[in-house]
Amino acid sequence: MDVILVLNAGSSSLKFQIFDITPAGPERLYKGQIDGIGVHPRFRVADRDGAALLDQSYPAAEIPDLAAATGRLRQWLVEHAEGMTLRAIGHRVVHGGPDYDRAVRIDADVLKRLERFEDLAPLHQPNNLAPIRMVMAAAPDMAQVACFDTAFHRGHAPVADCYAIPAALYDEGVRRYGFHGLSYEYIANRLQTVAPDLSAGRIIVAHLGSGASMCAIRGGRSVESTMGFTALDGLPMGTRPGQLDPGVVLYLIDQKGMSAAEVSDLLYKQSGLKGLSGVSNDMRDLLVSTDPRAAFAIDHFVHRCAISIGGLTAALGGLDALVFTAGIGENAPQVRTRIAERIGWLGAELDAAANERNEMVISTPGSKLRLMVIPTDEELMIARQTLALLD
Ligand SMILES: Nc1ncnc2c1ncn2[C@@H]1O[C@H](COP(=O)(O)OP(=O)(O)O)[C@@H](O)[C@H]1O
Ligand SMILES: CC(=O)OP(=O)(O)O
Ligand SMILES: [Mg+2]
Repeated sequence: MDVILVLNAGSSSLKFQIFDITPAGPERLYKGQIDGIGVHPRFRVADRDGAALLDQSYPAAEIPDLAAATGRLRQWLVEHAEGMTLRAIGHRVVHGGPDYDRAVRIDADVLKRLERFEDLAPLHQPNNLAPIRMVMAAAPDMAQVACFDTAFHRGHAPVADCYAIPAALYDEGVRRYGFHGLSYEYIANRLQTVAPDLSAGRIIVAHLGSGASMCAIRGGRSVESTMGFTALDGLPMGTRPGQLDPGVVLYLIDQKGMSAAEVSDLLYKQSGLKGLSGVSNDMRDLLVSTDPRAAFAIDHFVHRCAISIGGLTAALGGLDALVFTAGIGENAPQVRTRIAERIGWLGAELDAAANERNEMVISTPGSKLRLMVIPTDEELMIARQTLALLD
């Protein structure tokens, strides 16, 4: 059987899927993830029907980082490769820079270009590129495709794409790229099937996971994102602060004498829910914690989400639907309730029972704003883009 392997390294998880290549497109055979990396790692794999093949938890020290997770996954793949002929590997690559507005077949030159963005996405890009390099060395003829978080946003208008800093910096690539684009493109496509009446509508998709952002979509295209040059901007995240006055960075350097590496560590690994709560970067831990700092971190997260929805609504000139997705968005009704309460002024009316059950539509029939939950599938998006580039 000819298959495509898809790898998606996020900031707290390594996800993968294996797809059968059929005339109708990629069809899922296996879906799995190692999540809670470094906190409470759990390795799960399900077959095409969703039946669990593996569900194992590990002590944090056993899978402390993405590299360790990649090693575990590799071992599982080697043990389960029988009967499958690997035709291609599709990789999530978080940063495509200004060059790529779509997926690309990887060769040595492409890899070199993508390495230039490692410093701009230190939680992701090195983990995205490491398996590419590994496969290139072991099987140089294997087709590998890079699918970008940034590509879906490349059509932003120049006014949305720039910072108000000297224009020469824009020309050298200092732009508001936006991320989570594979997720947003999947949701935009999915909406055509499950809510065709919204296809021309004004939609905010809230991708709330370990990394979190929101995207304003009009007519199926991204027009704004809360993320920018790097995946630090916008909403507070597991370990990243989200929007931050750059004066804070200057203060850390000038007044506290911190080096660039120390500031980077603070912004990428010690901030966000983790930094604010001192409890955990994982929303699940905060929701069950009795520590008031955990509750405060959630309050802040909800507050910033509400403000971003206001800003993106202005960018869209109104709002027809808000779609929740990713780890928190799909699984935390409490957080959705809190956000929905904050946007009552936009006409949002939550159906509490539907919300509790994680149903697809979680607003009341009379709600002016439609509230939805749609599980994302970045790996399917990657598989489609990969298949499209095979001979
Ligand atoms: N049942 C749940 N309730 C609340 N939060 C959850 C739940 N399941 C997952 N999450 C949150 O989702 C996050 C992971 O989201 P995910 O989209 O998989 O992240 P990433 O791809 O960035 O690694 C976890 O850190 C956790 O905070
Ligand atoms: C870009 C980003 O933050 O991705 P993730 O949410 O998977 O960490
Ligand atoms: Mg993710």
